[in-house]
Amino acid sequence: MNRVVVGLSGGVDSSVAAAILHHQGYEVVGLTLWLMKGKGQCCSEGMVDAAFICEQLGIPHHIVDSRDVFQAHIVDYLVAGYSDGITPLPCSQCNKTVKFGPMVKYAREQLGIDKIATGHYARISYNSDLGRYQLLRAVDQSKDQSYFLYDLTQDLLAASVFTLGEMHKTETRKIAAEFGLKTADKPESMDLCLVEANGSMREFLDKYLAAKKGDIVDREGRVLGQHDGVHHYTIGQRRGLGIAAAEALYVIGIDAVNNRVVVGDRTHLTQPECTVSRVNWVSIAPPTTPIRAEVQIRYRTTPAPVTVIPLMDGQDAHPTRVWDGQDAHPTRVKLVFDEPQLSITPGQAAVWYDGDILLGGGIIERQN
Ligand SMILES: Nc1ncnc2c1ncn2[C@@H]1O[C@H](COP(=O)(O)OP(=O)(O)OP(=O)(O)O)[C@@H](O)[C@H]1O
Repeated sequence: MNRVVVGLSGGVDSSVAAAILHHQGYEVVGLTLWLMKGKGQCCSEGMVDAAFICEQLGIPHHIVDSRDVFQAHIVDYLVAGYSDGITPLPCSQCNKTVKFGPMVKYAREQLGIDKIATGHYARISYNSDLGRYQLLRAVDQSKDQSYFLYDLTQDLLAASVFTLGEMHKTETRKIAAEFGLKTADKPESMDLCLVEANGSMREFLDKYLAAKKGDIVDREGRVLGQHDGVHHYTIGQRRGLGIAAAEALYVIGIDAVNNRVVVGDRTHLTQPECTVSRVNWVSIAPPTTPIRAEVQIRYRTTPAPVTVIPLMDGQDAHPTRVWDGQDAHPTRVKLVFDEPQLSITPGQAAVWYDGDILLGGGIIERQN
């Protein structure tokens, strides 16, 4: 019988993935990574729901205490990033380093199973002409999570199954109800897990970073107000600046070295180019010449036409935080947008596609 490990968060999607595979005759083992304390998925509450699903399906349930890994690779990374004045996106790092990597390792080494399944909305297909696993958007475009999966390696994609990639969320809920799963009506997670567990990103960061007053300045360096720590700001932010001005002001830059937040009007928020580092080429081999694509510089944006220009190592050098030291020579690209893009935010992911095919992605290093 085919065996598969299903990553169970305690939510409806992974419950349904497990139920479908079980129903199809797979020998399913549930695996939950315990990532943090607090309420919500990946916390004790999620583990209990995951255990309940395994009990319902009559399958074994393994729990792996991964709180140290999560702390080191996600919490510390986020805190360091915010204190450096960037706005890190933890989810793609979490998928690769905390979830898929360790789950595949556990499945192979502890259980002798070579496939893992998750409840992600995305698709994987093998392209024999290219000799590569390709990552595609989900059929349900409104739930598509491929953006957060751009950093998965070929080895991880080869080992992974996205059971829900061809389904719409409405079908998932229907199947959950038909199977009578406890999680059938569980609400969607609306925010970052850390935000859900801590109330807000501000509350989370305030546990780690002390207030540090500094100046809010305009592009010419004129002091317009005061801030209480650069980690409370992100590019494009308009609220909470506490500055009375005739025109609306937005955060257009964060200068952590000098403890300054730079503000400007909306016209200063758009940029024609940016540099991206720690690039992972997914569905095609790394190109050596520019390619055309459509890019998302954040999760929920309309893909924008772009030219992706590969940068050789050392070219256009600029210091950047390489968060886990795994990439000795991070690959970098320059993105030249057909139309200038709004609020390009260092630390967030830029992910580029050809239609439904995710070509590659990386971390925005800086606006050019
Ligand atoms: N702590 C965890 N342990 C094991 N697998 C997990 C864990 N968290 C998430 N996953 C897997 O990753 C998938 C996507 O997780 P995500 O956090 O995006 O939640 P989601 O899309 O709301 O899914 P779900 O409804 O299953 O919680 C889950 O469906 C699950 O298979």
